[in-house]
Order: sequence, then C-alpha cells, then structure tokens
Amino acid sequence: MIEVSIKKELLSVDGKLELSIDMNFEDGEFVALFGESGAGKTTILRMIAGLEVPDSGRIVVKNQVWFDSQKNINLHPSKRKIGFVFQDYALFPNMTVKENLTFALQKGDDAEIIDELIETVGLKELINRYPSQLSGGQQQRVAMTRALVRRPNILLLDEPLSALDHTMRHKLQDELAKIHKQFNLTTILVSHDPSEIFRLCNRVYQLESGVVKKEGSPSEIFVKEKISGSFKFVGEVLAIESCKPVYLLTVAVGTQIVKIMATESEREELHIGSRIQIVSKAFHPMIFKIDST
Ligand SMILES: Nc1ncnc2c1ncn2[C@@H]1O[C@H](COP(=O)(O)OP(=O)(O)OP(=O)(O)O)[C@@H](O)[C@H]1O
Repeated sequence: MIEVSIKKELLSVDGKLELSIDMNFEDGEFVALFGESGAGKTTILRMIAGLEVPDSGRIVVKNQVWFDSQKNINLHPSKRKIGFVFQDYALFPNMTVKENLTFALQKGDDAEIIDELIETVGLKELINRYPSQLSGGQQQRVAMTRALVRRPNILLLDEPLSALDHTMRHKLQDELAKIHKQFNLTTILVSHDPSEIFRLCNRVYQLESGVVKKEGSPSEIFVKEKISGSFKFVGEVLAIESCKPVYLLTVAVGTQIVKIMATESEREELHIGSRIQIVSKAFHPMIFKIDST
C-alpha cells in the first residue's frame, strides 16, 4: 500500500496554485493520473520520486516512511525504490543499450537482473546499439527496461508513449501491460489519452487545479452514458468544399482525417480551424475489424 498525502504551493501562469492531494495505491494497482495541462500530475510523480519536496504531508510506501514533514524525514531519491519513465526516454547517448541498463545498477545490486530483463523484454538484438541507432519505440522499450533494473516498488510513467505513433503506442501499451502483470508492480501513469487509460489502468484520479476532482474506474470516469445511443467525436475543420447542394468538410479527428457532409446551414457557422462536434445517431453502427490482434 502506498499513501500519498501532500501539499505544495506551485506557481502557475495564472498565479499561485495549491496542490493538495490524498491518494492511496494498493499493491499491484495500475492507476492513471488524468486531467488538464498544469493540474499538477507531473509534480505529484516528482514528489513521490523525491525529485521535488512537498511543503507538507507524508508519503508512506509499504510501511516505510519516504517523506514526513512533521518528523523531518525526506528519503533521498536514490533510496526510494522507484522506476521512472519520461516521455523523452532520457537515455545516455554515449552508452550502448546494455551500458544504459547497467548504469542504472547501484552498488551491491545483483547484475544478473540485466540479462534477465534483456531476455524478458526481448532486447537481445539491440544490446550493442547506441540510442541514435534505435527507433523512438525501441528507445522507449529500453527506457522502460532500465526503470525495472532496480526492482522498484513503484513504476512512475510520465506520458511515456505520447511521442510515438499509433501503432508503436499500441505495441508498447501491450508491453507495459505485460510488464505490469509479470512484475505485479504498483504503477502510476500520467496520460492524456482515455483509450490508453482504458486499456491499461484499473483506476483513475482525475485532477483539476491541484486537487482530485473525481476518482473511479476508467468507465466511471470516461463513459458519460451507460448505453451510448449516439457517438460523439470532437474534430477540427481543415477544409470546406462546396458540392452543391451540400458541403464536404475535411476534419481532423484525433490522428485521423475524415470527410463528412454538412448542410448549408451547418456550413454557415464554420470556417477553417473551427472545432466541431460530430454526432452520429446510429443505434446499429457497422463495425469493421481493422487489424489481426
Ligand atoms: N517546482 C515548482 N515550483 C513552482 N511551480 C511549479 C513547480 N513545478 C511545476 N510548477 C507549476 O505547477 C503547475 C503544474 O505543473 P505540472 O507539470 O505538475 O502539471 P501537469 O498536470 O503535469 O501538466 P501537463 O499535463 O501539461 O504535463 C504548472 O503551472 C507549473 O508551472
């Protein structure tokens, strides 16, 4: 069990922001921190890791006090058993994959773990390459593996997959799910992507301006209606063509570009760059499988 009960005054672009949170994580949980930009998600991870000091509060991990402002306890980051994965991989460019992994070992650690992990995560073919010789996805697999070297109690993931394309993202989500299952690691993921959270996490803390606004399962947080009678997508208009008597809109929806029809009255309010909501009233949608998984 991990208990995080901390406060810290932050400085946002709009002025002071009081971060004040109480969170608990059961052993082996995979929990998402979700919420608007600037809500404090990264700062929470950094305070758990000991990279930033809370103004007050306590952090207790498996009955070990990592931080207690009243008792003046603040365990050094190197003494906290965490694995941290960032969006930008943060590998050492002048070290090979194996050297990057070995560098994460601390005095007295069992070096056999490196070979075990290389085997488990399937990095064998890449161990002598330098980061510049790897794709983004491969670099992130190395970064994820490196985070496991010290057999952490908690894995902290700060938008680890957001720089990757859709296919690689899915692959690494599977990899993360596998790692989580295999090591039964309590994992905290910062993500802006509800579908990623849905695939990976059992619980979500939704944050707003430094406080928890909602907490629940991914469906409790993201599914607005129990049974959806319609679909809603938010998109941005990229182009408008006249195809009398209607108009054809080219719209960016997530990572996809779609063409949809608009009537003259709908078109009147729109211009290039308009953000729109596309609602389909289909009760029996057609579903096509798009990959072989
Ligand atoms: N050490 C600090 N001292 C004061 N303010 C800080 C500190 N670190 C971050 N902040 C501010 O606190 C706010 C929250 O930052 P944080 O990076 O935690 O947000 P976030 O929810 O992770 O955002 P994003 O989704 O954009 O990554 C920001 O306005 C940031 O500028």
